[in-house]
Amino acid sequence: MIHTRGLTRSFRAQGETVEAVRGLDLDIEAGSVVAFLGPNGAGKTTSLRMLTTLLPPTSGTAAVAGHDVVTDPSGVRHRIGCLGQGNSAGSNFRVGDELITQGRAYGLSRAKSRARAEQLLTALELEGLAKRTVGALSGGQRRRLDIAMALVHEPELLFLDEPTAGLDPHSRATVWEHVLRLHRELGTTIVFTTHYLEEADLRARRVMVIDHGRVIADGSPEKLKADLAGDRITLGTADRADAERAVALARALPTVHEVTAEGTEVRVRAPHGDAQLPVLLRSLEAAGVRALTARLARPTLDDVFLGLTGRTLRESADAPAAPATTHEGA
Ligand SMILES: Nc1ncnc2c1ncn2[C@@H]1O[C@H](COP(=O)(O)OP(=O)(O)OP(=O)(O)O)[C@@H](O)[C@H]1O
Repeated sequence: MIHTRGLTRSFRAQGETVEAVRGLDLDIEAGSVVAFLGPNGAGKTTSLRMLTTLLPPTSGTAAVAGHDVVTDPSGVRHRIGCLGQGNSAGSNFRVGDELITQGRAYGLSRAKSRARAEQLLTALELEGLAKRTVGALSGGQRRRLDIAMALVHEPELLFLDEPTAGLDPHSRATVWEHVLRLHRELGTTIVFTTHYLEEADLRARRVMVIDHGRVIADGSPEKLKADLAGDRITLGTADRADAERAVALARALPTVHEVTAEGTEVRVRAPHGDAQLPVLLRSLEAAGVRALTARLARPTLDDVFLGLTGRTLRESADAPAAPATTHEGA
């Protein structure tokens, strides 16, 4: 569905060249749900803008839904839907009229535009709001209208740039419910950008971690976490001496790594921590070192990012704080 080779984009800004995207090689299959995850300025939006023909590449090639973004941009545009950051319908128009106008812009007949508008209002649970002006919608309703607008021409591929930015947890969940239903029922391929870790983790089947214009990791959230981060084991010991002995014992085990102690607490990182924890506890017991507490935590995509870059996504650059409600909100 998407194939790029060496896709690059640079900008000239204040006498300097900013390499926003550096040699992107992508192969995304039809029916995927893919997240571009990275901190502010990583190059996510620039990548999406090239794939959606809004921005010409500096070099490289990109074929989207079978059409070249440079030589056949209109072929691409007719097959994709696109939700940009903050773009929206005009605020003085009525919701239903906006959708009908959008259908007409895509060349649908008046009758077909009307029917499609009704269908989308129902699908995105906006039916009671058809006569309301766009400016009177809540943030979540407006985002759903944006999605409906992007779907008027029944695209096979939907690009969403920060689809839930600025929404409250409930609205974020509702937006995702609708997007993923489309994916399930129509097989629409979804490509979205986010800097919400939980959103990428929960919603995408494939996450491409982008940093400084390059893809630095690519895989399912589970695989990225298992391969690049590992589980975290935290042991509480009675005193510092026990903690130091526990550190030495943990370091002697073949599959654990990143063993550190802070006061009486010992932290260990290990793939398959659920299997490693009993091994570690037995080794401590055999040496007469008592663990008072033991905690196992699954890694997050932030641990993946930290492992790859030495920075956390949460702290990185000026990335906004992750929402307080994690799972419901993502
Ligand atoms: N029109 C432009 N002119 C100059 N520099 C630009 C332009 N657009 C983007 N950039 C720069 O390119 C880099 C990548 O920006 P981009 O918007 O793609 O990042 P992003 O990962 O989408 O970030 P965010 O999460 O903040 O949207 C940044 O350094 C940005 O300042």
